[in-house]
Amino acid sequence: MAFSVASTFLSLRNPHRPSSATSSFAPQLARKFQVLHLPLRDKGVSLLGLNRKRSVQVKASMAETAKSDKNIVGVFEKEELPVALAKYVADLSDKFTKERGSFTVVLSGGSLIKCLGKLLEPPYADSIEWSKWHVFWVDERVVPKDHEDSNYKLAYDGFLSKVPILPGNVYAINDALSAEGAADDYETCLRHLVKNGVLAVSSVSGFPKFDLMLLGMGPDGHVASLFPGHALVKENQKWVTFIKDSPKPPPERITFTFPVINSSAYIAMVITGAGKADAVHTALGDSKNSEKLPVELVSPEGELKWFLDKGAASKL
Ligand SMILES: O=C(O)[C@H](O)[C@@H](O)[C@H](O)[C@H](O)COP(=O)(O)O
Repeated sequence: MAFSVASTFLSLRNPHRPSSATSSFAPQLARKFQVLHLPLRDKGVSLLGLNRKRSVQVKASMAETAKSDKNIVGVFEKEELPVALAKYVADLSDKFTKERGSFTVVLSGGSLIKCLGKLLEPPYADSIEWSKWHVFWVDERVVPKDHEDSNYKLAYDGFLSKVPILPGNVYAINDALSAEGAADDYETCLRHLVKNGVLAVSSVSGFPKFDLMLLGMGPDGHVASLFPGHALVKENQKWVTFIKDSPKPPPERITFTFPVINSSAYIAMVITGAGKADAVHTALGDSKNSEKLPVELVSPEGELKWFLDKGAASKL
């Protein structure tokens, strides 16, 4: 295989006790939207003490868009979001390792990695079946893996090096290749994993179906390396593509395409900071914009949940 597998062995860090997992959300937001609790047991939703009648309506069809289902798990204090996210990820890890014997998880860059920090602590550090995890990136900067801009390095230093995920199950890009070559190579890797049965395929779209994608969003509404107004947003054939003129540096990146993103079984949009408030408002508010932001095109076959902090939700 040409694709590159991160060759590191991973050990458990000395964990601290988790803080209590109470989520808080702005009351006005609670009234306006369905603020949802973790929905893994029945794939419907349970509501955090709000309007129960409306909660039935929120048992939304799997294909509903973010705008119409507004599946906001909570609007959290900064330190509380990682607690809720850890539970969400751990429950899904449990579900998929039991059901399929593996758990395919897609990471992005940015602050997401820090938000995963609670998974490094009890009870998760010891209870998660890390050896069943297969880790991918929704996008990656085309830089060496030890470069400060590398999403792999960010995840490795902050998360992957601290849990016993098998090195062969960590799918970094081949950083010896050009952007185009690395994208082709990554797609080849995914096709190989589909053949092996590690990676599922959507019976609806024919594209690979990851168990969980953990997505961040930029202040401009970009997700992965799919930027507003860029032609790549419309790519509908390739699984993985490349960009050489990213408006956010570094310019060369590879990225999953929307058909892959939207074939996911579960997507968690993890968005923090007041700088995202406008884009969050566009995506989840009542305004109607003519050209959709990339974040508004996230509409998975499966379940989409929003984890927001107070800053990100401040314009809702
Ligand atoms: O490759 C990138 O440029 C980043 O990975 C980017 O896509 C990031 O995921 C979002 O900008 C959210 O980042 P923050 O959560 O740090 O704001």
